[in-house]
Amino acid sequence: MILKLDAISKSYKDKEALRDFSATLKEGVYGLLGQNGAGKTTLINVITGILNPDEGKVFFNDVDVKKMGVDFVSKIGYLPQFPQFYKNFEALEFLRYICAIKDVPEKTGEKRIKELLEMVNLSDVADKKIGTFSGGMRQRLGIAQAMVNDPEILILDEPTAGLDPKERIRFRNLISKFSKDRIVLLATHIVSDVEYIANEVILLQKGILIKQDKPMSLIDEMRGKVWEVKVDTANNQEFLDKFSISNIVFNEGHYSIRVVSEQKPVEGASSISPNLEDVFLHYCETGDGK
Ligand SMILES: Nc1ncnc2c1ncn2[C@@H]1O[C@H](COP(=O)(O)OP(=O)(O)OP(=O)(O)O)[C@@H](O)[C@H]1O
Repeated sequence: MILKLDAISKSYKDKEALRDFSATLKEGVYGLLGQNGAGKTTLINVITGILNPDEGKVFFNDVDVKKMGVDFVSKIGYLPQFPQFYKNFEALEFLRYICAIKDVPEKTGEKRIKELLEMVNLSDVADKKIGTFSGGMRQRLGIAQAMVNDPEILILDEPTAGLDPKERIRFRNLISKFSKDRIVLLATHIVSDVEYIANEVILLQKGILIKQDKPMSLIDEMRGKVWEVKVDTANNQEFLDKFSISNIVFNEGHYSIRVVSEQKPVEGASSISPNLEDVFLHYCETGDGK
């Protein structure tokens, strides 16, 4: 299974959201990482056919998806960034409705709905109206509806918005299991969402593909570029402004500042092991797309 994004460009009037974006996705989990405005949602909208690109094409197994039409759409499961629900629907009713829209046979659908409600921990509230759900519960229902047709390609835009830490772990496990023999694309600006589950990370900055690689390879490239600096006060604005800071921790009377820098930032800084957060900061920190 191959999803090929070939030289995609898209602008909104004079705002360029994607420029000559190319990537090839095979079975596995892909983390699409970029800051707010980097172009993640635009890319997803192009893949799902919601938006037409100005340039470029999307191919599934070497066939132009525009030529596949509904055949391609039926292979996709999609959670938008801001999913809308009918508040008067009960969760179960809503999932049945999505099954009907997606042409899932009734028997298959009922089985799938039951499994998914279990997986997203909503079985107990299946007969409750969505209007009474918390943000996290709605998000989990959104994840379930995206998977109801057992899609070959699952695309989730900011999937963990509103989920508590326990639910995030549950979500990761669900995706890890689901991704076998499927393409899963997770768009987020939260690095920890994809750190442990992505086979590959796609870094997007201002509509341009910066990197596509395995998380470990990206982390390895950062060796020697991440430093720990201990200072008595973190109010050293000049220092904070001058360097890319990935974390500040107060510990035993001093601040430990995690700095991403090609060179040793100050005398006394010690080199430490990089992580994916550092990678993101290094490549994407100025990527607000504005
Ligand atoms: N309908 C639109 N009209 C004009 N500009 C738009 C439109 N949609 C998006 N943009 C702009 O295009 C750029 C990319 O936006 P996009 O929503 O794809 O980014 P994103 O990475 O998904 O951001 P976020 O994480 O905030 O959702 C941004 O600068 C955004 O302001």
